Amino acid sequence: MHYFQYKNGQLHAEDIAVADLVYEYGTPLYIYSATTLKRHYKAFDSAFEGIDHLTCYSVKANSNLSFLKILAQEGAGTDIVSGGELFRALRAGVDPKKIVYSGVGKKVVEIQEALFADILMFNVESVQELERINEVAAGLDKVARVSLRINPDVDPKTHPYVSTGLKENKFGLSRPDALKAYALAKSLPNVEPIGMDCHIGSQLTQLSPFMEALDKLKEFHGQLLEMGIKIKYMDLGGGLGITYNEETPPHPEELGKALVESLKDLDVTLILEPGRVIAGNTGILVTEVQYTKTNEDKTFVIVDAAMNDLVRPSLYGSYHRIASVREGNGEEMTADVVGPICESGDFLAKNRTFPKVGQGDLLAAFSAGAYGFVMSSQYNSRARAAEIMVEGDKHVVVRKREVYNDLVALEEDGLACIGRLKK
Ligand SMILES: Cc1ncc(COP(=O)(O)O)c(C=O)c1O
Ligand SMILES: N[C@@H](CCCC[NH3+])C(=O)O
Repeated sequence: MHYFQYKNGQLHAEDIAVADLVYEYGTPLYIYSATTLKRHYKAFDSAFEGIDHLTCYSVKANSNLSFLKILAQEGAGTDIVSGGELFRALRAGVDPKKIVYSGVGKKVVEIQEALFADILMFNVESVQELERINEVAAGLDKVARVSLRINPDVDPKTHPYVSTGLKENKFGLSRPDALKAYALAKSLPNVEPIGMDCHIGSQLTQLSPFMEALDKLKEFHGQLLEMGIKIKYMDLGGGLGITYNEETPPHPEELGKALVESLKDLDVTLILEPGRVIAGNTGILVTEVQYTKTNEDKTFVIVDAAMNDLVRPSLYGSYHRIASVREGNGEEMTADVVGPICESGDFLAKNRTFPKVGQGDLLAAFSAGAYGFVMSSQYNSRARAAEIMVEGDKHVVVRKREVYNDLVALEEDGLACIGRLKK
């Protein structure tokens, strides 16, 4: 079931015509469907009903407060990777006891903030990080709950930039190093090892890498038991892919069934950190055609959304379905859809065939709910897009469009004078 559909020849977001939202709020415009978000969360979470589990939505996929608030109300926890994401999760009402904190570069202040919030646990990615967390916790007279992130050296068969569980990736600890780190954790007074963690990559379209990683974690779990370490949480990370084009990733139900079956004899709580599979298809990016032109035999559709708004095509060569907001009359065109930024890498689609459009027409890039707005920038001094959340025939602006003032606000003090550093 899709909540972005054509009705009477017009693309709708749930019950609202996309063109009507654009009339009110302009372009480029991110539009999200709240109904889709709730449905995706429930479909994912219920797939693991057969086992004690906690779904920790990965905030990085889409950190809009409205997303986090909806998911918190549905009972979700969150996977965070920065102090900023912790701040957002708490602001949106996420229960700190359902927050796990991943990432290779946690700073002292970020660790302090997470300890003050009393989050469920830190997913620790190095020995130095473990030592730092112990020290910071001691300074605050607290004991930090930790899990060590294991790099299982499993090929997730995805884009190399989003593969995280191969030994050449910066993430986690090799299994031999992780064993030593658990022994160290056990001896440190201000950390308590309560879990084990891994995350092998993103946009996984096959079940086998998940199962391979889980088998390695289970074996490792046995080794920990032999060392007298009994952990309560097994965090398998996120990574389940979605269909952008012709991919056929496993349905959450299929993943759930396989994981529940594999873990049924282990006394652990399973943690999952899904991002894309929940957020990806909740959103579209709508853009207006500014110009069309043909150079020699190549046609360009120049739109007002650019790589600063949706960087995935430029960064990974990713595919996003492009469609006209007004249903076509059968006439088609083949073109590159490009933005106004001064780089040839600034494109939303290459050599794509879609209903013929001209100046002033609207196009939508689909599957833009995850890693869309969150990866946007102000490159070329472009003010960032607004974000709208739709539910049925109602909507709300969940992030206002930036104006030029927003582009300079943080710099204006610097216009005053230059001075010496205060020692
Ligand atoms: C540690 C961690 N957990 C969860 C995720 C979420 O991944 P995805 O959006 O592919 O589900 C990521 C991103 O790959 C991650 O790095
Ligand atoms: N940003 C990536 C996903 C990265 C996942 C984070 N570890 C994407 O757009 O596909």
